Amino acid sequence: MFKLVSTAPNLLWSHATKAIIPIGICLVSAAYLGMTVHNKSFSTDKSIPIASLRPGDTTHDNEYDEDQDAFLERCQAQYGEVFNVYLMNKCMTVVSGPFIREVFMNDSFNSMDALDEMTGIRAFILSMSKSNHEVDSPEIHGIVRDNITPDLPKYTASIVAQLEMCLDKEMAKYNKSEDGTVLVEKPILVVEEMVANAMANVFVGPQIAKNRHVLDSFITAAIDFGEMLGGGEVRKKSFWRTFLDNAGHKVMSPLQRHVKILFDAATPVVLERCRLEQEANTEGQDVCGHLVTLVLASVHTTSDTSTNILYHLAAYPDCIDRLFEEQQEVLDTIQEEREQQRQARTSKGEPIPEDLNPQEDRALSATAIKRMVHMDSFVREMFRCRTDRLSLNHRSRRNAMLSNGMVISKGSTIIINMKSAHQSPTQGEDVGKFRPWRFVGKSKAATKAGADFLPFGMGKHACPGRFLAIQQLKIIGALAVSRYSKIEMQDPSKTQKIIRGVVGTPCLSGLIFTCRQ
Ligand code: HEM
Repeated sequence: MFKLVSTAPNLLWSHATKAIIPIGICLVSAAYLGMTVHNKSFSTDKSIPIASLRPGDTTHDNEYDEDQDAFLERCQAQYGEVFNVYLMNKCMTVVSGPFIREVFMNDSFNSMDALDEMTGIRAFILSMSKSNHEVDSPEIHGIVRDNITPDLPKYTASIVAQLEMCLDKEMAKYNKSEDGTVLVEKPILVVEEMVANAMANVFVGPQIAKNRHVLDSFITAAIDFGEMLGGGEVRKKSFWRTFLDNAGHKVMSPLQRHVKILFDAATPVVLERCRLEQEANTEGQDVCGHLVTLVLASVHTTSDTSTNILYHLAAYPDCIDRLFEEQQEVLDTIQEEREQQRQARTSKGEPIPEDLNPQEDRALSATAIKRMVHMDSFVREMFRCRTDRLSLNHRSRRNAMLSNGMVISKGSTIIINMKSAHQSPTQGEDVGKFRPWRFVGKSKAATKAGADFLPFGMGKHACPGRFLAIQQLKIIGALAVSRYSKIEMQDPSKTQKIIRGVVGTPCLSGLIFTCRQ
């Protein structure tokens, strides 16, 4: 069915919080009032403690935003692993440590329900598909799992070629100064172009990926989507705003424009491939709908994280040399191995097959990328340090009990304490610090999702695109260290803010690249 794929090689405050707190009850303290109103939506289990509010605060948002780590440390010390907070216009139960796994492994808790409640995302996704309106459709997950991930080694050469070609083309637009440095004020623009091209080649094949409208659609779909969902306010949208937006999305989805662009570009190709006009018209539209959903899940997340790799290379300059050395060592070894294979064939009088072409000896092959264990550790450590401290909300579809006996009642929301997962003592020493080689020599690949590594979720809904994403991140890192001997922040005062910023943080500094001689 998914022919196009299978044939192709932070945040503003919502003022609603204030609005829903009844005006005029000024005899009651704001803190007490806050908790009384919010309690209505907490899980009905009264044994779950509610985190206290600071004097003068009506929600936990201020305390959380000021210092996420300190807030969570205080709550965990006072209340243990499971406690209630009022954050982002929601009453939520924070689940930490050993109980995190129970949330991901229990079908009673659903992350899509929670995301939909906050953003109305489901109405968007359903509006893009003509035929399949199943709420829990596993179709898109299956498309990535069955059509992309198993064939990743086959796509690698074309992904590397696209990333390399776009990096050179985009960097050539900037002036090189006499000392060999290049200032790029918005590195995300370079990376977006690279990732969109690489993703388009995988998702729709080289023919359609050449279409500029399609590429622009890949880059802007996530921006359109974010803006429609309320821009930077997504996380803190009020109940009424979400309700009205959801109603609007059902009748009018701006993402239809992206479906149409893809449909127009893809139809001739689909027709040629299917030789059935009827099939192209019905299935083709749905394929494009699925594609836009995939684009939303993949391009911005991967571009943003890839850009952050460049920022991390600037923040930890010694890593560039080690990563470059590793790359040379890996390529030297592969070159030697291939030479030995050629000699063995020659000595037996056998022909040298095309895939042992000496010109490909130093290519960034899937094998070479897999062997770059320092790059893999660097990427995993960046994810470990960078995630929002509370994230991955789940909504409870029925009353569900955790192993400590606490009941998360139907309709209530859980939020995962990522700090407790990513900074637990099991992560090794200096858990609060970026230690790039933390995972070298351990069986902890960057693609390995689990209760100790949650940027891609875990369990049956864990991101199926993480294998493609990590491969692209490692290739972009490898290309950066092979082309540039130094990457510096244009504004070093922003370093900590940038590397700690979560996905979607605006660009706070340019980068200065020093080309290798
Ligand atoms: C750095 C890049 C990426 C990050 C950080 C990321 C993160 C995530 C997260 C946190 C989830 C939710 C998991 C859960 O609910 O437990 C998810 C789901 C998903 N992602 Fe990714 N993702 C990335 C790239 C991609 C790519 C490249 C693709 C496609 C090729 C993709 C496709 C999907 C799909 C289809 C789902 C829905 C899975 C389901 O509900 O069963 N993602 N991703």
